[in-house]
Amino acid sequence: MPSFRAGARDVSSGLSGVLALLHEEDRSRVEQDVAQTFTMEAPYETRFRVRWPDGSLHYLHTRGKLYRDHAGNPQRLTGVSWDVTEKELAESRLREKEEHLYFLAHHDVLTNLPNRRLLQDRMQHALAKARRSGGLAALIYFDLDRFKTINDSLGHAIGDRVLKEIASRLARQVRETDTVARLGGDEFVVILEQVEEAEKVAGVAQKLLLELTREVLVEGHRLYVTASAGISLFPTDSVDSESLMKNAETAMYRAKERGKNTCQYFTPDMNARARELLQFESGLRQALEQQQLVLHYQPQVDLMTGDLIGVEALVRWEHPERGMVPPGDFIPLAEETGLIVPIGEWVLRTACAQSRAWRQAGFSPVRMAVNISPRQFRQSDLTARVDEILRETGLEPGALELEVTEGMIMNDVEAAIATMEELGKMGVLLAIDDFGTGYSSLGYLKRFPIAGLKIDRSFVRDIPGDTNDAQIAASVIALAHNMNLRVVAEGIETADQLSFLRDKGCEHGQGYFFSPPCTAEELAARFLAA
Ligand SMILES: Nc1nc2c(ncn2[C@@H]2O[C@@H]3COP(=O)(O)O[C@H]4[C@@H](O)[C@H](n5cnc6c(=O)[nH]c(N)nc65)O[C@@H]4COP(=O)(O)O[C@H]3[C@H]2O)c(=O)[nH]1
Repeated sequence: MPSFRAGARDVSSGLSGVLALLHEEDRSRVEQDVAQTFTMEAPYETRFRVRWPDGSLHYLHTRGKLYRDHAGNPQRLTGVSWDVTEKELAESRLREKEEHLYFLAHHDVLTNLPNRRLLQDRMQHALAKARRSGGLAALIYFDLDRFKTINDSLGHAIGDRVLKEIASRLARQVRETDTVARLGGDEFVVILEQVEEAEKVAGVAQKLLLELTREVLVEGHRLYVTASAGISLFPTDSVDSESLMKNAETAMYRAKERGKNTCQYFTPDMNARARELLQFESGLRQALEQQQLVLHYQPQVDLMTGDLIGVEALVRWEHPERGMVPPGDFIPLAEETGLIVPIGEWVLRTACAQSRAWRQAGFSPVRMAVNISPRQFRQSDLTARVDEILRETGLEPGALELEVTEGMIMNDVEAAIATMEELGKMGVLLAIDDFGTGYSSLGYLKRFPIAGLKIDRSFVRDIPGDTNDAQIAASVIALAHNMNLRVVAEGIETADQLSFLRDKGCEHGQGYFFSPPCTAEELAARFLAA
């Protein structure tokens, strides 16, 4: 561990020894840091690179202090340096992995364009900006016409080359502030920010359509591609990103019906969905009172032994006319309207009571996982409510695992950590759901008092065939293990997926391969051991 201590007179020579080895890029910063010690009373602390005489590069962390005599003249500058090379390299490897993982998770591998996930984020930003400025924003949804013919007749490799060309043509034609994303397949979306007049959007769409129709030359084939485009406008057609996308897609289908290679604005009569939604909302209010909500439970198993280690509670709505409504169809609406708070509380109480009932019936205890929604997570009395429900139902806190998503945490990291710490102190377990889809910095992950991560179903679906997803799943497992977190893979449907995950050391999983979510009675009969 190199160190230097120097008297006032040989300060310059002691320092110059170190300075002689300093990496050029760090020199002026270090000199400034040291010089500041002479002008300010505070000790200095700095980190820099040096090249040892044997040519190796090292990182030093130095802390130093200036001593003055009674008259205030500098007397001694002492400093101690630590070699922090290992730590620095480990941190930079982690940062690189983090950036690589982020890129993979937010871009389409074929075209390098933002994928659906990043598109959603960009849309939120564009809408927030338009909201603040009172301006317009537009979404153009493109779908290539008869693209399947190219794929089927010339093969996927050529199809891919065409998609890449289309992607770069679209990206070249829009402003830097606009976004071009690939939704997958032959669908692309363009977000136009700072739109001056609604009428001008069709002009942009036409220009893009024209650009796409230019001949594409691939391996000697002269190909002609056309597309259909649907336009929806913020705030004219809708104020939320999800319905803007739906509207643009609806308009795109109308453009296809009208004969392809054309664009179409969304109009309200295109769907009667709005009216339907209102009815749905009042129905959902009644659902709680009239006990139309039920919980299904999906087994979580140990991938090595096949043993049941937990269950995830998933809510369903037994609608009097529509039959069983999946949560994806009503949870977003419940979240928007605030109904999620009483619904979430009902779910938690019912799941805890069920878990306790199984124990009382003599079944071996298994962990109960319950989803917490963003709005629930932000409730200031969440911990108190959880505590009350645990007391009421008599379930021990360590038997309950709350699943939160990355997005919920990253919204306000400090507040989220405080809430998670309170829950952790009570003994409740926490897991991050849908991991990989959000923006968790892996650095932050260390600060979260969590027990495990769940790899999102979207990364499991195409493994082991999709190398991109396989790489993401493997990296998430390795990183989680580095941080002593256990991993649950979601959506395992095939033996190939299972063996890939098992090979990578993933300890737990759930999915149709083991069982779909089932009723409490079915679960007890099929999985619980007395
Ligand atoms: N394709 C496929 N799907 C599989 C497989 N295995 C499980 N699934 C489905 O994946 C979803 C897993 O739940 P999630 O990621 O927490 O995603 C949940 C969760 O975000 C939300 N949700 C469900 N119940 C609740 C709840 O009580 N409260 C809150 N806040 N959200 C809930 O709704 C989402 C969807 O729930 P479900 O429709 O029940 O869908 C469930 C489950 O049925 C598989 O092998 N293949």
